[in-house]
Amino acid sequence: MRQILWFRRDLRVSDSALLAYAENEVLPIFIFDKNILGSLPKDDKRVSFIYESVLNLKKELQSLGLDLAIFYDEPLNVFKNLANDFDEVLCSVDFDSYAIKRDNEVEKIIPLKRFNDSFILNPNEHLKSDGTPYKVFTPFYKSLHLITQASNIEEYKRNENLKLVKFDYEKFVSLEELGFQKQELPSFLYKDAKKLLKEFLSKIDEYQVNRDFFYIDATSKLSVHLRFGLISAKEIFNIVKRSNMNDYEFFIRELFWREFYNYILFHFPNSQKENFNGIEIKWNQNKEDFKKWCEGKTGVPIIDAAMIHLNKTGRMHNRLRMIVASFLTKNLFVDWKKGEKYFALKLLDYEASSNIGSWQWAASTGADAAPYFRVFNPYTQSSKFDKDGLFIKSVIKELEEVNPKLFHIENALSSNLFYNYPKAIVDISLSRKRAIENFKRAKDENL
Ligand SMILES: Cc1cc2nc3c(=O)[nH]c(=O)nc-3n(C[C@H](O)[C@H](O)[C@H](O)COP(=O)(O)OP(=O)(O)OC[C@H]3O[C@@H](n4cnc5c(N)ncnc54)[C@H](O)[C@@H]3O)c2cc1C
Repeated sequence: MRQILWFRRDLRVSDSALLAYAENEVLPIFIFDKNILGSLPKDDKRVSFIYESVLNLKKELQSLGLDLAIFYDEPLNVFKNLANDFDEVLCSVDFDSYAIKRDNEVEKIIPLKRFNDSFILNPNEHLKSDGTPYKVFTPFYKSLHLITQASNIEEYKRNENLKLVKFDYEKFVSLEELGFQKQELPSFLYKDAKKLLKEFLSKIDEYQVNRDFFYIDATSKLSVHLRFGLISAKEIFNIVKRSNMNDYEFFIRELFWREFYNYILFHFPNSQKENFNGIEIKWNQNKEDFKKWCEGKTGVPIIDAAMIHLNKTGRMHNRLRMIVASFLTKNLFVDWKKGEKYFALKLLDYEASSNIGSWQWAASTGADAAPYFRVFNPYTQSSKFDKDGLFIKSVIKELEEVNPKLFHIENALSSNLFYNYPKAIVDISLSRKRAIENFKRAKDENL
């Protein structure tokens, strides 16, 4: 049996389905997919991160007596060339719409075995007693208590008897040859995922209390590592459970929000393009409003700081994501799909299922979404979670000397002659009212 082990978003050797199910002679490969890379800007930070991670994976495989062949091509071309010499391809299942289409086409060339390796749950399972999928998080989570309350979830064990197929493993493609410039990444991304988790464990007891304060480093920062499979969700679960910390329940629950959104997208693939709850909304089509939101020029300090920070670093704290998403969909009344697309372009941890699910949540159109009358007031949010303006000042240097109280009062900065800050592009109270009326009408029409 000669198998190709196609690493994609599972760039690790521990808890690896591919290394567990491989049987005998193997060719481990990674493909820099021309179809995906072609549409990304040259300075995409994620490509720098993936590139480094692939080189690390190669080293890890070499230390096990294996190796990694790296291709820069369209997957179909790669498999057309390899198909005659191999029996099958093993890979981890990917629920992205592009990935589903790509894998179906590859399957016409060579048998493809997919394993559930990127998520804890197989979304095909865990249905309600009537056989339909859950749509609300809490009952879904409760139904999983045998898993969530377990002290360990079994990990994949590596087959240690694999033989490496002879191949040109030395062929090297540089980041520049892929068409990208090396980007500086946030320092935590250079850390090993397990080290990052170890650091987080020392503060997991305060996670529930501190996780909303975006100037505190209180969360795990594991989403990017999880996205590209440098650590599996199962491994995180097991390490957390093995730790001697008391207060991990809330964190485990968050890990299962990732599972929930993957489950929702799997069962309701149309939610990628349509409002999950079926309501029809006549969104504001004003391009200028959306542009100002993207650029961080709305005149609302917390929104501007969050968006400028995203544009510069590819990162945004969860609470800030909720605030800017509420502002875009409720106050500016712009379609969540535009925000979702923009985040997809910018976020280092972009994950289609979590991003789509969370945007639909914020826009009150999704599964288990925020009620439509819940509209975050960005000024209240910044006074609550960034009282001293530490985050805002760290991003917008021109505001360093400003009395932080001014950040939390509508238009206080623009009406102050000392500061050259734009007036807010929207009135918070009026826009809130408009959103609630429009959502109510859309809901009534859908009844
Ligand atoms: C509008 C919006 C868009 C989002 N887009 C993404 C996205 O593209 N990719 C992404 O991974 N997360 C997304 N999230 C969820 C969340 O913001 C990030 O997972 C979190 O900020 C990552 O930081 P962390 O790893 O320190 O999280 P922690 O707080 O340490 O949580 C641990 C892990 O649990 C998972 N998790 C936590 N909260 C959520 C959540 N609300 N939904 C789904 N999973 C969660 C993540 O995998 C995270 O790494 C989005 C949230 C919002 C409101």
